[in-house]
Amino acid sequence: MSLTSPRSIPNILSIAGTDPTGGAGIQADLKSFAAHRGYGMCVVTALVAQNTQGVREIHLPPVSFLRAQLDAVSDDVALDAIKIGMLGTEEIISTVADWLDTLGFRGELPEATGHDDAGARPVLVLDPVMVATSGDRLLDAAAESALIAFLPRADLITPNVPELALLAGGEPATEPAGLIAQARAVADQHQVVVLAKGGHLDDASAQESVLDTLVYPTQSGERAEEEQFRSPRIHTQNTHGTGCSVSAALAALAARGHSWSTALPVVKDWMTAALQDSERLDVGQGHGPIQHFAQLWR
Ligand SMILES: Nc1ncnc2c1ncn2[C@@H]1O[C@H](COP(=O)(O)OP(=O)(O)O)[C@@H](O)[C@H]1O
Ligand SMILES: Cc1ncc(COP(=O)(O)O)c(N)n1
Repeated sequence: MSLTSPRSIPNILSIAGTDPTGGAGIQADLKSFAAHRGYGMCVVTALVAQNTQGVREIHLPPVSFLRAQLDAVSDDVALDAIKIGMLGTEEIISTVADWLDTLGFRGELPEATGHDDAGARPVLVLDPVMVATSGDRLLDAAAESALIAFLPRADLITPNVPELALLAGGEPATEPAGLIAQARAVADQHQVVVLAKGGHLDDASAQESVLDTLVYPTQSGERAEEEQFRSPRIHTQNTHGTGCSVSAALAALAARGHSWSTALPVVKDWMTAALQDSERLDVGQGHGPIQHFAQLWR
């Protein structure tokens, strides 16, 4: 997958909720875009009163205002990539879906591995945010089926272990084989590339390393394709916003012409450094943020 005419600095939009402590959501996405040499923009879906310890309150601006923000960006700026995070409610999901359709996205895509047929429409990465690291819900239970119906619009989805279980309709996986089987089911059913993130796995194989697997949807007559990427597990509490940051980084690298397969090792090396260097930050008393600029400030 590549854009037809990549700008030297790509324009990348995050559509997500906020984290006033700067570690997750929109704030993490913007840092992640910058760390990967993209011009970051953002449209807020939800204002979240949260910190490194948990979520206190969520304020949802009217969806007419969400649409006004989306139109203000797309009426003026050519987008190379979009990263979607917290959507929150069914109403927000359908507002974003309607806006995407004006950009040339359709609910069903004939080709799922890279959309070479889709001309210059932006690459779309969806992080199906449902529950924060703290355990607080960020998506209404009633909106889960709307989120599942939204999946085929994305080029890549990046669920963690509990999110993938919900999308696949099963129990959370406890080892890689179970996780990959669920990702295969979701990829084939919705014809979307799935990055199955293994950060939450706790089996013997997950003690010293973290496994992330790219699972490509099976086209009729084609062999199933999966690619596994391991990186060292960093033993730290500072994992607030890792999922947001990884999906944003992948959107930025895709906008610069990377395939998922070439982007993911770059992103994992960057995440390893960002988790290691998080110890230099002194932000909050719970799950602290990662250090997005570890490599830049070295
Ligand atoms: N302790 C860790 N050490 C190294 N990489 C990690 C660690 N925790 C998470 N990651 C990486 O961060 C990303 C997000 O992981 P995960 O925890 O599975 O999702 P989420 O943050 O959405 O809950 C993945 O690419 C994963 O490999
Ligand atoms: C607004 C917002 N979006 C997403 C997350 C999930 O964060 P994590 O990457 O730690 O699961 C969050 N805590 N807040």
